[in-house]
Amino acid sequence: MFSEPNLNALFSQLVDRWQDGVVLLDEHFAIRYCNTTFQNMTKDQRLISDAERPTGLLQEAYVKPFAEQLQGLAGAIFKVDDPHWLSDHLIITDSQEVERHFSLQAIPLSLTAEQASTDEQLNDADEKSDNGAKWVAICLKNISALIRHEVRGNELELELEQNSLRDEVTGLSSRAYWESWLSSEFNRSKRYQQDLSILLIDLNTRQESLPELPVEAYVNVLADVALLLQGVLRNSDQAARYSDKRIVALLPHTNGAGSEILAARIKAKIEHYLEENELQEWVEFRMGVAVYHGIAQDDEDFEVDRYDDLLQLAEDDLLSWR
Ligand SMILES: Nc1nc2c(ncn2[C@@H]2O[C@H](COP(=O)(O)OP(=O)(O)OP(=O)(O)O)[C@@H](O)[C@H]2O)c(=O)[nH]1
Repeated sequence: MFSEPNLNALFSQLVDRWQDGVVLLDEHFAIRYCNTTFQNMTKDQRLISDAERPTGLLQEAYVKPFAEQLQGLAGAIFKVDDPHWLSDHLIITDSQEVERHFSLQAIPLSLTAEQASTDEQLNDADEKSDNGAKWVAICLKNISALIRHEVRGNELELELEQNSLRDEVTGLSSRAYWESWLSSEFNRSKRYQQDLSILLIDLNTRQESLPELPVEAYVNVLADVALLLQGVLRNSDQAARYSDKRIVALLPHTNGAGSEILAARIKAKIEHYLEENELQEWVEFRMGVAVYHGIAQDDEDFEVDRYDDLLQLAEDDLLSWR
């Protein structure tokens, strides 16, 4: 069967971003794979281990609203001959009455006999008999942080802040959206004891420069640096507008040595850009790096318990930048 890292890599290619949860369904809506993200959506809401994930039919394994919405989405994909991916918004209320919001993306997968025979991930006779069959991969992203609750009159309205997903100036993700990635990457890093780095870029206008850099010019600097950064980063890295004058990048599976190499490359590019455009007098550039090992290896690691501790480390590191 598929292994989780392989499947997550596949889906991150397909939907171009890391996801919190993954379910793979065949055309009978039987679960062919799911990761453990949905343990509290199983019918008995018990904690499950990696060894005993939900299996069988979707409707039998999961609570009704969750199963129905996934089945509706997968069914829509199976119905058409040449399906593209589909997306949906799912709201689940758990046993503690807490509402959680997910963005769903369903992607058709068809495994050809050729692919399957060269694919080491498919290794048992049952899977081989399914060669050529259509399956659907459903990826879920927890977007609860992006949902704003608004009371209008007596009605409780939920508004998905579409615009808050992306920053208009840089075209990068917004900080709120990025933090939902960081949160899930941090948990993954903790669970599997994998390295995770953060790189913070600060582009401040120099106070002493006269006249000051016009706002429009500064906005262009931010946009140019964002573009430049995206040209350097791997697809699996995620960059975002962190604040007015800061851009941040999340580097999964990247250790201290790797993040230093990358930081040096980005530094050279930004400095070259500022020099080429004669901007050094107006723009002061600094960088901060923070690394999490998933398991405490040094004193600094003991300070990191939550993902915002890691952000704090990156901010502290900015101060020591020369
Ligand atoms: N996350 C991340 N790490 C990088 C990137 N570029 C370099 N690194 C780190 O720096 C190390 C050395 O990078 P390279 O000299 O490009 O060698 P590489 O191992 O072929 O790097 P990749 O092709 O990006 O895997 C990598 O193993 C990473 O740890 C990047 O864009 N993103």
